[in-house]
Amino acid sequence: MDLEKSVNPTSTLLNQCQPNQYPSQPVSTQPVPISTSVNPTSTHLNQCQPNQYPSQPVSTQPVPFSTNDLPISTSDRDNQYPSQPVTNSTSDHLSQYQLNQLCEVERSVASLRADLPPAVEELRHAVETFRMRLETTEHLSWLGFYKKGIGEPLGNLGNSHPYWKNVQYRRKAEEEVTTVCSKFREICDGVVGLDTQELLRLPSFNNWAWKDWEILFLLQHMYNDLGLLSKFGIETEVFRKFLCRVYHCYNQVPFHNFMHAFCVTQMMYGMICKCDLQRRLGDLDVLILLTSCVCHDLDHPGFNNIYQINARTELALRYNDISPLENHHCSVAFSVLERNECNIFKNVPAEDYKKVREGIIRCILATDMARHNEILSDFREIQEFSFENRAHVNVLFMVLIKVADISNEARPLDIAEPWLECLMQEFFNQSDLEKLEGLPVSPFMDREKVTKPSSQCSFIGFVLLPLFEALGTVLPELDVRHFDFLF
Ligand SMILES: Nc1nc2c(ncn2[C@@H]2O[C@H](COP(=O)(O)O)[C@@H](O)[C@H]2O)c(=O)[nH]1
Ligand SMILES: [Zn+2]
Repeated sequence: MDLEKSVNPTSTLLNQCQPNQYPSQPVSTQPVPISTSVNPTSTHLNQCQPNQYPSQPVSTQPVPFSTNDLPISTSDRDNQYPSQPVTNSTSDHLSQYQLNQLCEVERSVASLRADLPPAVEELRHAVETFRMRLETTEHLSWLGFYKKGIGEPLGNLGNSHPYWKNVQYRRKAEEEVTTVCSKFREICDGVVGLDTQELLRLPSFNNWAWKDWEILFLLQHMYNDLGLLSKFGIETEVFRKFLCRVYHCYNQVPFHNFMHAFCVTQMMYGMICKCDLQRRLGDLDVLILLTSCVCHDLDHPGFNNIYQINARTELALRYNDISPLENHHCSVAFSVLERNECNIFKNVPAEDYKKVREGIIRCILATDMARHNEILSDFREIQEFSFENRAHVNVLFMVLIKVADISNEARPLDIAEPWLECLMQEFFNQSDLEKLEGLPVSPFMDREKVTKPSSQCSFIGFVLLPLFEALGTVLPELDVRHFDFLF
């Protein structure tokens, strides 16, 4: 991220933090760097499709495999974003007589509209604005109106509950998972190309250029590259089944999807490599960190904890309003690992497994942003950090996964910007539903109130930078002032 770009410390947008989301006070008094991508007049906040990636990935990267091992045809790539269907022009369908009539009607409508009383004009404008906001049927489907039968619901609450209690968020269709996993199977014995191996260690890695089965392959590479499969007796087949199951358990939501989990893991992998964490922490800790990232948002429904609690969802009831989502992600992770065929830890000695489980739970639970201040303060309170001190390392783990989790803005703009679109889309989906249900609406999610600049000024200034700076004191290799290595 270019952290030195346009700074506007007098911005009035900086104080929009919400309780439970971002800290209410700036943790740092430094000037607030803002990415130059922010454009107050931007009208494209809503363009991200709910279950797809942005439509213009910039694929400038080399292909991932050595040339002997190119399983993906160019046509596959080209077909990902089909172009618009070509329709015939209106005049092909209408006779000249019909066209004349249509023009006549248009003219009379235009003249009628010119005479509209102001109140009616105002009403018309309101209707038009509302129509625009409704966007697409795809979007409407988010509000719980889409057809049933796409995957299993989270829990069976019965018909007596209002419809929103039964909202089935978008689980992946079985066929899609099968297709992606079999394509992964076709390439998984290959080797990741050297250029890609290098890129994979950098925050400038462009996730948008890769398909899901390639992403699975890249995840496999990271574990292999760190020697985790051989060091912990993880059978290749078990590992692949684990990855496919994880893929299956991420939902088709705009932001908290499988690609997000990959990006978080990739950022963690980059930090592990850059800071030589494998030597400083050990293999087991690296296994914990990487696996926590892979699993940290499993089965995320696309509606945050505030929603879960206010809507009294099954998750909130199950976890007594205490980090319901993070508890759920963690629980799903260990349910996946409970399946013998997916249990990548089955050859890990019991004593180490205990550490793995504790470590993963600690890391995943730390991603609840409501705990941001608590974790940051704990980290700052450490006087002289020591890798020998387990209490210190435990806090470091939480900070590391948090940094990886919120690090989109530390990536180049063409990668970060689409992520912001996705996040905003998820926020808007939630606030729309909250309005429908008569629940409190978080202003930072409200399409009527939030803008990209307001959101990012607060987030980068109050949340991201203070966290990155704190981590930089213990791992100077990551200090933002030395970020030139990144790009
Ligand atoms: N306004 C922004 N909020 C962001 C951004 N990146 C992350 N976030 C918020 O943090 C949490 C991260 O936790 P997760 O485990 O849920 O992924 C996320 O939900 C957002 O609320 C950002 O760039 N801008
Ligand atoms: Zn996350």
